[in-house]
Amino acid sequence: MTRVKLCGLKRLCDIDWANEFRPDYVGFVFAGKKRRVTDEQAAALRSHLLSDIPAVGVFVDEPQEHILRLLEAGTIQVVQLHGSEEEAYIKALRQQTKAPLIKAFSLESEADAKAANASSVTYVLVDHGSGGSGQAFDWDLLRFLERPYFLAGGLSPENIKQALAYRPFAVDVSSGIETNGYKDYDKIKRFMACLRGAMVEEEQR
Ligand SMILES: O=C(O)c1ccccc1NCC(=O)[C@H](O)[C@H](O)COP(=O)(O)O
Repeated sequence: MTRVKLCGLKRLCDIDWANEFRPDYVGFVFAGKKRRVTDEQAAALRSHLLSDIPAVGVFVDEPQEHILRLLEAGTIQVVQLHGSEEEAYIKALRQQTKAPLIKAFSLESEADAKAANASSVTYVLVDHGSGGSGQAFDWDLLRFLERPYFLAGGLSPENIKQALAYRPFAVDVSSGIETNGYKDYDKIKRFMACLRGAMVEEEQR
């Protein structure tokens, strides 16, 4: 069964909606401007979130001490590296935590897929160039991936069925469930309904 991550949650009502629709992961973004949360905001969101939904911290070239502090505090349970973190960075982080590590790769060529295949992280996430842009990439490149992956970038109720046909480990959505920069209850509801409907169809194939 394909997992789902709702990313970029930043208000308590976003967490209420996550608790209602029960995704497999939620994402708190500690980067950029649009969706960035402070450590204090993220801690408050985590304490409002159902205990069995892991919170993924999304970081861009972040000092590791900060990531480790958030893990130790229980604010996040999974780490998503969305910058230009190299293998040495990943290995150093791995030595300090057993938390699952996700590394985002911008998939623009077969060479990018090869780099993703070689990464030592727990999961790779494949996305359009910059995170949270709402843009999809050429999914034909997914055929070069040889490991479970999170599929991100421009997912929406309209294309989620087509996305599932590629059998990703998980799908990751942010922009497609927003209106004017904020998460939208009706869009989350529709996305989850389309996803779960398409999953049933996919399993029956
Ligand atoms: O969401 C951000 O603002 C962000 C900033 C910097 C790095 C990553 C960021 N987001 C990552 C995600 O939200 C997801 O992993 C994914 O890229 C969702 O993309 P989309 O559905 O296209 O918004």
